[in-house]
Amino acid sequence: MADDTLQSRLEPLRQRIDVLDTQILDLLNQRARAALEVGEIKKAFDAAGPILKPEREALIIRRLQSDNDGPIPEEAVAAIWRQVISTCRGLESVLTVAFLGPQGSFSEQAAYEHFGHAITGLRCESFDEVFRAVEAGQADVGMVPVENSTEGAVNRSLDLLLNSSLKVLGERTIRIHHNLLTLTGGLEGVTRVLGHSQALAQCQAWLSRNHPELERVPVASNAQAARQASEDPACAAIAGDTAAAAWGLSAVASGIQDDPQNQTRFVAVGPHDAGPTGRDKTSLVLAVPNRAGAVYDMLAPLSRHGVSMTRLESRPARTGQWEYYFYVDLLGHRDDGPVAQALDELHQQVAFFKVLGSYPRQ
Ligand SMILES: O=C(O)C(=O)C[C@]1(C(=O)O)C=C[C@@H](O)C=C1
Repeated sequence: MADDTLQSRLEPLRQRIDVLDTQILDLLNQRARAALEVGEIKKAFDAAGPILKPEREALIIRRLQSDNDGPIPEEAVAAIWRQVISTCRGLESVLTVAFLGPQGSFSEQAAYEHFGHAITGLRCESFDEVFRAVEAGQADVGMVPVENSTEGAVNRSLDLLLNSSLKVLGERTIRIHHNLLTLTGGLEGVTRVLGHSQALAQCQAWLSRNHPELERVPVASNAQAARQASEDPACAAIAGDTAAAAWGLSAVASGIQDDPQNQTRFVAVGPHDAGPTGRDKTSLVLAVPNRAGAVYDMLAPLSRHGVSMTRLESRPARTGQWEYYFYVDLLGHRDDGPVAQALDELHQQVAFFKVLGSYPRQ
């Protein structure tokens, strides 16, 4: 086909895209105005109540994904609407999200993926500080890792969940891709490698095989490791792509995690959990008396009511008696009939019972 024929076909298509974009913008502004009105009504109803409604956000995205005829992929529908909702929510009131680490941490990535870009990030130096910031009202919600596919539970987060009044209101799993980073992209003069202890553990086989000479130094976060490596040429850092970009580091090697499928699951915590959506999870902590068959008995109400368990984790109760807390994730909302009945029975038979929250499944 001649060039000018191609050109003549392009022009009307681009004009059509321009018209559609104008319509989309107009519709987005109509949506934003409606959200602002919803915000006013919510504030009139309960001035101190939350603007964030995790169940409503999840339902909007799921409905659009199921109505979607393509060619836009489902994942992209979710990503686009997360930003649209985030923008509308931000007009109502900007959500402050606390998370661990200087710029470029995986927690930051999880926070933005979950709540969209129209948030204010509150950077914290520890998971304890994340919880404290939300409890004190300095942040609306916090984002903390709870489990990694290679390393298992993030124990400090589990302990904080046990002792805090905050509720789990959402979950977000992200791929964890670690790089070995330095200022120069080489290892000349580098004697130490810094990283969060979980990251060092997730890359230990690779480090032992390729760079056993580097002293491994755990620091508070990977993003902090990246910051230190950007200041000290004797240090390398283990961190992700966002941290590399944020601190101007180059990769000596990429994808150095021992498990290429390495993933971390984060939870969002806040003063309120989420309402039911029909596709939810509930997280709880239980303790049972230290006797034979107690764990088996503990789980019996779940199977009696047909409730599926997706996770069971134990943590020592630190009584010196070989007693444990059990962290259980199950499918369903605490207000769903079968879950409510199972929880009622569980509550009556265990020594300790705490619902951490119900929230939409990712
Ligand atoms: O429906 C609401 O409560 C809104 O505030 C609107 C909206 C949205 O943009 O759709 C925004 C924030 C909430 O978390 C849920 C939904």
